[in-house]
Amino acid sequence: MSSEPGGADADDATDTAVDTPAAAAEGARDAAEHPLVVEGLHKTFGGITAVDGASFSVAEGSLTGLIGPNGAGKSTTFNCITGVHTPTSGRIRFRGDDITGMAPHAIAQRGLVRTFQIARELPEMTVLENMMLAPKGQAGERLSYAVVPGLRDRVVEQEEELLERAWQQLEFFEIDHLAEEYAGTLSGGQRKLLEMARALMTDPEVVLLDEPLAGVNPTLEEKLLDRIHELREMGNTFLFVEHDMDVIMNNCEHVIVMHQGSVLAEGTPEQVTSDERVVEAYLGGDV
Ligand SMILES: Nc1ncnc2c1ncn2[C@@H]1O[C@H](COP(=O)(O)OP(=O)(O)OP(=O)(O)O)[C@@H](O)[C@H]1O
Repeated sequence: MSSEPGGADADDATDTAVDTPAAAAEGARDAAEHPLVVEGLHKTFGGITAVDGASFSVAEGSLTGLIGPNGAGKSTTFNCITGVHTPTSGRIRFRGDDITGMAPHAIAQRGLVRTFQIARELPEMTVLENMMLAPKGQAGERLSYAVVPGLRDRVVEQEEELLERAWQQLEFFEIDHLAEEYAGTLSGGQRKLLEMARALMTDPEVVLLDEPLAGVNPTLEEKLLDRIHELREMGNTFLFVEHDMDVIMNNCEHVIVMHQGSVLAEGTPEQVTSDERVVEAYLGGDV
């Protein structure tokens, strides 16, 4: 699927309008309980409507599944949330702030990230180098050593902190022994672990996972799911697209079902899989 080259600048996003102190208090409570809220999201590509009024929210500390038949609009929704696409209309709120149309890096800096597949050129770099590429906004990227006293020390300090964090993440995902290997030589499952480890370099609050288990063998799948549950216990929130219904049933407490660009049903895994509309949407398939 092709992507637009990034959303609008952060400054272009509209501020959340709050009419009364009571509304502000309500909004703050909602934002605390549901860090991510999608309201009436639409996205069209020429004559094609990919997302058609999708609305849902993701509860704090949850592992929420986003499912739906092929072409339901899941990836486009992810791309709108993370700023890869600018929505045609609708609102996306993160922690109560309107982030609609913000650039991907601005959204990531706020603590909302998605895992990215290792791009074509990155297999030529080592696992550790891939990890070090992830964080943005370091001192050395914006300023010159010559004009700012002490900047070199600050940059060195930041690099050391990043390196330490990179090793911590590699150890957490049990791929530290692969640090010096080229990313291109990793197995599909190891690559998925690296993608997760890399996404977590920026210490995000909410992580969007797009089929994190695709092509992963059962042993690594278990390891990856264990890590996701551990991170969740430490306070992270996850929204994940997954085609494997067993994974959804066994791991998510809340499931959102998309169909033809909007939300068809949501609830516990048991509720959605026994919903006739959901079964019909999958054409009587194996939900
Ligand atoms: N860049 C694009 N240009 C044109 N049409 C697009 C684009 N991206 C998505 N679409 C169309 O929008 C619809 C929704 O696609 P999307 O990839 O979001 O669905 P999905 O639920 O993620 O599907 P899958 O499970 O197969 O990955 C599809 O009809 C798709 O062909």
